[in-house]
Amino acid sequence: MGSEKDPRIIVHLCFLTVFLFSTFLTWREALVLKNTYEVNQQIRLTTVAVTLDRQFQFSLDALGFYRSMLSYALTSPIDSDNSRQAARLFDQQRNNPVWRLNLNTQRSLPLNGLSDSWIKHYPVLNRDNPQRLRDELSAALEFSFILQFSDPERDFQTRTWYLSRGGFYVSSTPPLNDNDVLESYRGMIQRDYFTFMHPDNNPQRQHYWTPVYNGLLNEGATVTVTVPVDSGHYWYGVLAMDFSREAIHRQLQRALQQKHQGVVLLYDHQLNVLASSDMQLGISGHALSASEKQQLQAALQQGVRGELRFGTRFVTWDKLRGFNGVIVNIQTLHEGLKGDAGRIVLVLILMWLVFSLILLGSHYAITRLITQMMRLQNKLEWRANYDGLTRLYNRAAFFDLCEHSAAQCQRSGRPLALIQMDIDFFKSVNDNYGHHAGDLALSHAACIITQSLRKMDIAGRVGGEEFCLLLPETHLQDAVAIAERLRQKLAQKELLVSSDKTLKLTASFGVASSEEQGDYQPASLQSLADGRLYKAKQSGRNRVCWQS
Ligand SMILES: Nc1nc2c(ncn2[C@@H]2O[C@H](COP(=O)(O)OP(=O)(O)OP(=O)(O)O)[C@@H](O)[C@H]2O)c(=O)[nH]1
Repeated sequence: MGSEKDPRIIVHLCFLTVFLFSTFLTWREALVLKNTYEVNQQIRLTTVAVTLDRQFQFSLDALGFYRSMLSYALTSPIDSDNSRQAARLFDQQRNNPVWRLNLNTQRSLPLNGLSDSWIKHYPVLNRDNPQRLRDELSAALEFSFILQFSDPERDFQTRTWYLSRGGFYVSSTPPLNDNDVLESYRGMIQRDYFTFMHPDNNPQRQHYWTPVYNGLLNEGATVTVTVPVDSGHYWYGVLAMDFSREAIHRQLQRALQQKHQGVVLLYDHQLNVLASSDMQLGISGHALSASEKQQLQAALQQGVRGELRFGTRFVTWDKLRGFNGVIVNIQTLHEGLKGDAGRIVLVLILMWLVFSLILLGSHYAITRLITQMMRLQNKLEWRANYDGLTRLYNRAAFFDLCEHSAAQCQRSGRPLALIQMDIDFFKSVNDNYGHHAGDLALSHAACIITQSLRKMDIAGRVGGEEFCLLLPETHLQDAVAIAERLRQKLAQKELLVSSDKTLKLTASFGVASSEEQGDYQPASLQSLADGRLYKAKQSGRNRVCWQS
């Protein structure tokens, strides 16, 4: 009859705790793996970046060497037969629209130039100082002598060239014809890699990397690095190196010897693709969208390497030092999961799923078992307290509850009444209509009692055909009136005991109250009421008796 806590709540809590704990552990483990994966990705990319960087650095070192060599030759010109011959040849040809200067005595590359009248159209070009021009021609020929040793098969750079403001240039890949000379020179002096080298634009005399552009004479995607050549505070021209996309791509593939996941791309500083491990994807530009590039650009301002997340794609990036660009690795979730860390995460999630399913199954089985046990317990409890036939309290439960209620009335000084009721000639009901009819009669009487009760009243079956009602806060006369109403209700109603038989029941009542003797004991009141019931029986039954 007590209201204990549902034991299933504890079970739910225990299972929830285990589930949350296992989820937390799995999540922690996955987090550690994720961090390991990210660090590994970064390390791998840095390795590629360092390899590629080294190649660019070799070229930049060579460029630095050529620049020093040219500056030195310009500062300390050699007055040799060769230089005199070069000056003579130049003077002979300088008015030709296109000229080429090549000394037979020297295994050098040709100087390719344009006429005096042509260069007059470009204020940045200058042939005004004859001595300076002679010294520069001599230095350029010396440079060309060294330049002829460059090997396009072996070198990373595809071409090295010197572009003079004196209206000529020399290149490791000499022009094929006069038109080439004109087109190349005119194109080169208009490019930013040349104009930026003007002391006004580049007072620090730094080197400059172009973004990817389409090389002159349909040479395809190229990047160029240039340095100014100065001597005696005079800007002579620029020294440059071209790198073709194919050459950079080859180097990237070499650097990627290690098995890599995802796409690795080399971007210039404007985030144009220079090379890609997947040329199809990389060059078509689908690797990163415009907004993703914006995010990458913002990240590049913050540091030299890092990582980004674009939806389900994980991106690591590393700025190159020898080249003004960034190397990027883009990995999809699918590719990530195919890696070592990804596979472990999958196994981990699978284990967590299996564990959770087992947990769910166990939870279901245990709660089911507890529910069944609770049902059984409730049944037993009910049986221990109630009468199965009338569904009223049995004798023991009735008196237990009465004790409690009587004590309350006594404490509050309110009256307590008790009605003892016994069905008249019940034996004859059994005898005449059978036990089943007797049972029906008992249920019928119990039903009438239940309908007449207030919430605080207690009714019980205390004997075979005997009922007892405890009425708290009720005066004797009120209890008598209640008993009278019960008597009349029972006597009026006909009970159908079989398809063709009905019977009318009557009952006798004995009523007692605490007001009479100031005794609140339910047993005493019942004994008093029982005596009055006996009196009612004696005096003809079907009546209520409240006096001894
Ligand atoms: N059908 C049925 N009969 C019961 C049950 N419990 C007790 N009885 C019967 O009730 C009858 C009680 O009879 P008695 O005590 O002689 O009294 P009575 O016939 O009602 O006569 P008065 O009380 O003097 O009016 C007995 O025959 C019991 O067998 C029950 O649960 N079901």
